[in-house]
Amino acid sequence: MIVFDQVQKSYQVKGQAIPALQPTSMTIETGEIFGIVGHSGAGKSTLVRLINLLEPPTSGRILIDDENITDYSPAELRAFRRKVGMIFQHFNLLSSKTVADNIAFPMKLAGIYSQQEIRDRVDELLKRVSLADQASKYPSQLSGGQKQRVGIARALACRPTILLCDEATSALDPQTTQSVLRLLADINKELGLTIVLITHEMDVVRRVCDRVAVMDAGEVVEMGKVSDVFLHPKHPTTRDFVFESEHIDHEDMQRDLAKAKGRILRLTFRGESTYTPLLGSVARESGVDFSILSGRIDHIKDTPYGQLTLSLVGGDLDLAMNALKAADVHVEVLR
Ligand SMILES: Nc1ncnc2c1ncn2[C@@H]1O[C@H](COP(=O)(O)OP(=O)(O)OP(=O)(O)O)[C@@H](O)[C@H]1O
Repeated sequence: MIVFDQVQKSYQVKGQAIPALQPTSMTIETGEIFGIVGHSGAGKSTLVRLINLLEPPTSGRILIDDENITDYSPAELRAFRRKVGMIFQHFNLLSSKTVADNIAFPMKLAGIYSQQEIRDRVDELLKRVSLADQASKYPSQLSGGQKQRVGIARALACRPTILLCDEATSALDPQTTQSVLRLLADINKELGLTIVLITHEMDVVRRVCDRVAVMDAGEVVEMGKVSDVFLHPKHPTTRDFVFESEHIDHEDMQRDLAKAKGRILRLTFRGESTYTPLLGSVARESGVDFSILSGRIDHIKDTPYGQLTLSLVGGDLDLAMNALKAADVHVEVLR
């Protein structure tokens, strides 16, 4: 478990304090995939670099598994950092070393593993990231997705309990992003590893994260389960991220809604209710006529969800709304 207790960070530049993280308290649970989403300069990298103390906090405490890492001696800090793996947007591989040597590098650096242990671990990791046939290639001979797989294998070499991912898929095309995210999700499940994933794309959060913190100007402005934050965003920054990921133009949407007749509702279906044929029976029972203004069915991690924006005319609206709520549909009145 990672606990931030009133952690604040300012950088000193030419004698001036540049605030990067406002006092922040939060908990990242062991074994979860925790997303941190925010625009450029929001403070995401700062927050993640505090977790492995690449940056010391200006004030506040950081506890990992109940130990205050801000109190660690240099030797304790070195041992702790082996337990925290990191992957980067531009992979940061050593171009003069082969794939196998890149993966072996942190183990050699640690100086506590035998040659045999290193060889066995590298073989195991090469298989885990599906690169067993690329061991003697150099980074320049690999695709972006393959490079990131090497980055992941290298980050796992010393068997960390925490994996930090700094925009790990931002340089990859959508299909490669999907396969790297799937690999991270599998590793999380198999190894019970805690993953903290920084991104500026809500879609990445939707695909793999359990919980998310949304950052804006050095502040966590919204935090919660991805299903809650994604389907019912409260803060304007969160809403912008969700609209962007759904390719919704807010002004176009408002114009379309203005043209629609009657009441406008947004219905959110989660899990099994996504597939329940509900609207027809509610329309028949309540006498309300529906017209669909927009709709989407997708997944949040492994759970299906659907969102429909409807205009409703005539009939017994209260009866219709109650029937929808009774079927576990979240009903939001937009107008
Ligand atoms: N080493 C540093 N020295 C001075 N200021 C810094 C340093 N690192 C970051 N900052 C400042 O702190 C603020 C937060 O930066 P940070 O890199 O954490 O944001 P970010 O959300 O990760 O942005 P990006 O997505 O562009 O990396 C910014 O105003 C940035 O200019």
